[in-house]
Amino acid sequence: MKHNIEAFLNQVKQRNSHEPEFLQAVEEVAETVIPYILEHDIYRGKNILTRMVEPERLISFRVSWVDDQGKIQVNRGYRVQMNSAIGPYKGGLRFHPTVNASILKFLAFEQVFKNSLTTLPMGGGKGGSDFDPKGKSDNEIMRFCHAFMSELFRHIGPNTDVPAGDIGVGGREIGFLFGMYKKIKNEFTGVLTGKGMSWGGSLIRPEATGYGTVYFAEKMLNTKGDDFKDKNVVVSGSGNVAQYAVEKSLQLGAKVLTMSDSSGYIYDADGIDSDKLAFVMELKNVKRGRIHEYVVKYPNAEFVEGKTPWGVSCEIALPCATQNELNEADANTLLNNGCICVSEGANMPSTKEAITAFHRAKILFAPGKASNAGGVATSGLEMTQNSLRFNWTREEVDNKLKEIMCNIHDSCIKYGKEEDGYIDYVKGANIAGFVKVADAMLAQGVV
Ligand SMILES: NC(=O)C1=CN([C@@H]2O[C@H](COP(=O)(O)OP(=O)(O)OC[C@H]3O[C@@H](n4cnc5c(N)ncnc54)[C@H](O)[C@@H]3O)[C@@H](O)[C@H]2O)C=CC1
Ligand SMILES: O=C(O)CCC(=O)C(=O)O
Repeated sequence: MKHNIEAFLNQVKQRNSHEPEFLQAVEEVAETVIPYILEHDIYRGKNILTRMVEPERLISFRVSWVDDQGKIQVNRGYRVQMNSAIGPYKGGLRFHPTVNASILKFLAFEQVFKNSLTTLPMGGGKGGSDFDPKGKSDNEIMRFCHAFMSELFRHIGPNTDVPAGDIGVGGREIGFLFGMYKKIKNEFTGVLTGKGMSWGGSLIRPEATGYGTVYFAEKMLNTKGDDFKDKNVVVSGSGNVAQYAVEKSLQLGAKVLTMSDSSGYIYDADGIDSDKLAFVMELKNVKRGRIHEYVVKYPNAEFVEGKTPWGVSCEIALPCATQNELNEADANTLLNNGCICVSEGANMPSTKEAITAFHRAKILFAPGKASNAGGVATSGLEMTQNSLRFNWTREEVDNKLKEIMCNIHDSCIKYGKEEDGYIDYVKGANIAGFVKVADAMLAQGVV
C-alpha cells in the first residue's frame, strides 16, 4: 500500500516538480484515496487518480490594461479546467500577486472533490491572475476586469465553465466581469455566480461560505453533544468568508476574539460583537482599509503586527484567510490551549503537519473541501435559479445550504468513521468526493 502511494506521488512530483501547493493537495488526497482504490475492484487498474491530477485544460493568457497614470500594465491570467465528469467546470477566480499555476492547480484539484461533495452537478475549475487589487482605484479594477474577461470569455459559458469569486474577487469584480461578458457575447446568462441581487444573483451567496463553515463545525460539535454556545472562537482573515463566519458564530451564541489580515491580527478580549463586525465590514468592503484600524475605533482591543491569531486561547478555531496559514507549531499551541474543534473556511489553511497534530489529538477537524463547500453549493443554487428564471427567498436558500452541509457531514461519517469511533473528516471527504467523480469517469470511458 505504502509503495503504491509513493510510486504514484513520485510520478506526480516528476511531472509537477515546481508546484509545491499542488503536490501538497494531491498528497493529502492520495494517502486516503489510494488505499480505497486498492480495496475496490471497480477502481483498480484504471489509472483514475492519475487522470484526475492532470487538468483537462490549463489556459494561460496575457492581460494588458492601462493604469490611472496612463501606463500600460501586463498581468498573467489563468483558468484551470480540472475535471468536468459530473458537470460544467465550477470554481472561483483569485486576484492576488502570489497567484501562479501551482496555487490554481491545487485550488482546482480541491474544487473537484468539494463540488462532488455538494451532490450538485458541478465539475471543478479555478482561475485568476497575479494582479494585485490592493491600492487600485475602482476605475483600475474595472479596466483590469474588462481586459481579463476580453480573453476569458471564449473559454467559459453557462454550460461549460462558470467562474465565481475567491480572494480579491468579490461583488464589485463579478459585476465588471459580467458586464464585459454580456457585451462581447450579447447574451444574459448565468455565466458567473456571486452576481448582484438585481441581475441574477442569489440571496445568501455572500454569506454562504462563512455560514456553511460554522454550520459544519456545529454538526461536528453535535456529535459530542456540544455546540457553539458560550464558546471562545478565534477567526483568521477579515474578508468575505471570515466576516460571515463571525456573523454566524455570534448568532449561535459564541464569543469571537480575533480577526486578521496579511498585516497581523486584532485581539478583542471583550468579543467582536455585531456592531464591531459591521465596522469591519465597512472597513474591508467599502473603505478597503487595514485591520489595525479596528484598534483606533475600539482602543480596548490590541493589534498584533505580523502574526497569526493561533496563540489566542479558544475552543473553536476557524482559519478563513489563506493556504498554509496554520502550521504544526500553531496546531500544538491551539491544542495546548484547549481547542476542541477546527473548521477550515479557507482552502488548505492547515499544513500537513498541523493536520497530523489535530488527528493525533483526536479533536474535531474539518478540511476546507468539506467545511467551506457551502459557498460553491450556493453558487450551484444560483445556477439553478438562473436556469429556472426564478428566485428563492433568503430562508429557502439558507435551508438548502444547511441541508447540504448536513449531507456533507453525513458523507464524511460514512467514509471516515474509524473503528474506535473517531471521525477522520479528511479521509471521509476525500473518499466521498472521489467516488462520485470516479464513477462518472468510468461510465464515460477514457476521454
Ligand atoms: N469566497 C468564497 O466563497 C470562498 C472562499 N474560500 C477560501 O476562503 C479564503 C478567503 O477567501 P475570501 O474571504 O473569499 O477572500 P477575501 O479576498 O474576501 O479575503 C481574503 C482574506 O484573507 C486575508 N489574507 C490574504 N492573504 C493573506 C496572508 N498572506 N496572510 C494573512 N491573511 C491573508 C485577507 O487580508 C482577507 O482578510 C481563501 O482561502 C479562499 O480560497 C473557500 C470557499 C469559497
Ligand atoms: O462559488 C464558486 O463557484 C467558487 C467558490 C470557490 O472558489 C471555492 O469553493 O473555493
